[in-house]
Amino acid sequence: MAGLAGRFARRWFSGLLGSPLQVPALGLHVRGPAMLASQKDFNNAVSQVKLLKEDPGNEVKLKLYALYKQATEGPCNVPKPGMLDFINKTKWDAWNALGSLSKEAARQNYVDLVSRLSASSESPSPEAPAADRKQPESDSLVVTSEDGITTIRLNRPAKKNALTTQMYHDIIAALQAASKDESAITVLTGSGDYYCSGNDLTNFTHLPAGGLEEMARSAAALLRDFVNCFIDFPKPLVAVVNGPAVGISVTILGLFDVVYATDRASFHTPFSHLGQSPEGCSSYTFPKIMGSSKAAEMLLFGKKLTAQEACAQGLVTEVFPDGTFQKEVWARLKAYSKLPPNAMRISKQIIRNREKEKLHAVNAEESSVLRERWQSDECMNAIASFLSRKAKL
Ligand SMILES: CCCCC/C=C/C(=O)SCCNC(=O)CCNC(=O)[C@H](O)C(C)(C)COP(=O)(O)OP(=O)(O)OC[C@H]1O[C@@H](n2cnc3c(N)ncnc32)[C@H](O)[C@@H]1OP(=O)(O)O
Repeated sequence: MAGLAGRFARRWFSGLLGSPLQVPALGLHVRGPAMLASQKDFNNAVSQVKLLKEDPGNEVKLKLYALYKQATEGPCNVPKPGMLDFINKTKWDAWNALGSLSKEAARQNYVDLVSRLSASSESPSPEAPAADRKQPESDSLVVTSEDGITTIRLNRPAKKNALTTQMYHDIIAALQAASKDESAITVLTGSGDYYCSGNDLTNFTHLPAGGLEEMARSAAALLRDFVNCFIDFPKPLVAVVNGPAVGISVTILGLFDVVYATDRASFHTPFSHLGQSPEGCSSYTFPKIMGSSKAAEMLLFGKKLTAQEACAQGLVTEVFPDGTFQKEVWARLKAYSKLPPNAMRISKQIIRNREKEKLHAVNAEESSVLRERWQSDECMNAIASFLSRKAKL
């Protein structure tokens, strides 16, 4: 019976990667923000699925099927198959679960999912031990693994740990490696007196040959990839906020499982001051965490929160006196890292999985809006002011 069921399931799920996903050109009408995946990106992703070296598993194939249907036909509006039609009912359920997700967001999510699958099927070893870990390209990021904890440390204290383009790439690589290594917990922290002063504003001064438009396009793509890694990170992710935090280092905290902060920390998202708009899924996570009016005060008016305020509003898990911060936090993390790792992973999945599709859609939209913002006069003027030392937060 099990053999029959297995064959049945295999036949059906191989069908998922069959005809509907292999339609090469669908002649869809492309609408929505320019940043979302184009029809061409989508068609490429559809072709790429066929080239995957590893079977992604039935759950993922079902997700691909649902996103494909949503992207090409829109929300599910066909009658629900009968109870005994197991195969079509499961497919229908997966499609229907996407609700009113737009065709454009579904197309983007499909492209993102295929790109993650392609990347992971190309990675050399599923369980890369710490010693084999590819070290970051620059000293601005230090990655270590000890006592069941992988620590990713921002290490540019003279620049308040501002994030360069290379650091975004290195953090993505470090998270990908940490998701497969033997550690139970992953930590992000900073060196020196700051946790992180956000995006390095000089990133905007390195204009590529394609000019401002190309710079904004590639920054938006990098931002989306960066935030996707946090959305998908499978193990407990802890922020050890050792000092003030600004911009993107604050917004992504909504994607962490636990946030410990020194009482010297502050949390500042000055997007309007910079002519920019929220990222890191904060337009969704912050209102959920702290309520819409507190979130608006931070994200629209740039209100800076103290560590105690951030804790009262649910963004921070616990605040520690600066004098004992490191000792207390690391002792606690070492104890947590001894807990059964699979149980922690599975519990995280239960807590986070039902939100993932939504978070990917929010990330795509925020990146798309920022792509436009970065080309605006408001943003250019704010950055020019900072660089000419006229403005500081
Ligand atoms: C591709 C993905 C994009 C994602 C989108 C992300 C958006 C964001 O993160 S928005 C937030 C951007 N961050 C800022 O606007 C902060 C700018 N920095 C400041 O306002 C201040 O530096 C400070 C309040 C963070 C610290 O002030 P202070 O304690 O007085 O220290 P200094 O200003 O003297 O800083 C020392 C040194 O570091 C440089 N620096 C600090 N932060 C940044 C930064 N974000 N970008 C570039 N450079 C930064 C600062 O210029 C000083 O450099 P030197 O003068 O060469 O010593």
